[in-house]
Amino acid sequence: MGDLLKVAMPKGRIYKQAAKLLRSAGLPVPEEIDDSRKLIIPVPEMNMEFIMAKPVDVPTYVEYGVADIGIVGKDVLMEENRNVYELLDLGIARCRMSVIGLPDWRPALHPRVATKYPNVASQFFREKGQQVEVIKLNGSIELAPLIGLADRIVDMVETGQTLRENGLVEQEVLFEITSRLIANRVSYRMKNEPIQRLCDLLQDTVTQRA
Ligand SMILES: Nc1ncnc2c1ncn2[C@@H]1O[C@H](COP(=O)(O)OP(=O)(O)OP(=O)(O)O)[C@@H](O)[C@H]1O
Ligand SMILES: O=P(O)(O)OC[C@H]1O[C@H](OP(=O)(O)OP(=O)(O)O)[C@H](O)[C@@H]1O
Repeated sequence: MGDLLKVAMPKGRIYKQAAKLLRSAGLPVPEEIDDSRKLIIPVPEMNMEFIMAKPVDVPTYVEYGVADIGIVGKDVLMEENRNVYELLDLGIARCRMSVIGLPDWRPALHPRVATKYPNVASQFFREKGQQVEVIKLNGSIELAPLIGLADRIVDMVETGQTLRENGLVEQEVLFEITSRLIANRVSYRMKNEPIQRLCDLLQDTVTQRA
């Protein structure tokens, strides 16, 4: 038996798609994990241990080496800026990060932008040479322009339903987002064989799906 791989798995919307991808790559992810509240799940059939993490924390566990590899959205990777290897675009949990406002938006004298992604948003507007005050929120970001906290937001758009139901419009797409396979830098060297094997297997599956 080779090295055990500790895998930081994001709970929530990415998990379902990640489990499906691993299963279609032939890996026996047990069905009972899907509805479990257990946080550390041994998967001996795969010589892995899943660490069920809040998505935004996945790069932290991987940087510190308490997880060898992890699955995380590109949005979180860009915002958190952790020292990890990005190994593979998994092509799952596809959405985009956009600038959003009310349809009658006009440039404000002191523009304010609300977002879950203050680092990404600040860099974006800085590069455009636009001075904006960035306000960090943790959810229901679309509220901000509706109640006057900010005149625009930077947030995720998938189906567009949230925008439609709240009368908001997308002004500009910053990035297309998918989930990525990441690795701890030391683990990538010390456990290279199993990590590379998994990476190749997933790459084949992702290519076949495309
Ligand atoms: N419609 C979407 N809205 C937000 N994130 C999406 C969407 N579709 C895919 N994603 C991906 O899913 C990740 C967020 O997953 P999820 O909503 O489960 O976590 P979360 O935002 O931390 O939620 P919570 O705070 O409720 O735990 C994002 O990082 C992004 O990569
Ligand atoms: O284009 P759509 O398909 O409508 O998806 C986009 C919405 O989903 C996410 O919110 P989430 O469900 O994570 O809720 P929260 O961030 O407000 O907690 C995101 O912040 C948008 O509000």
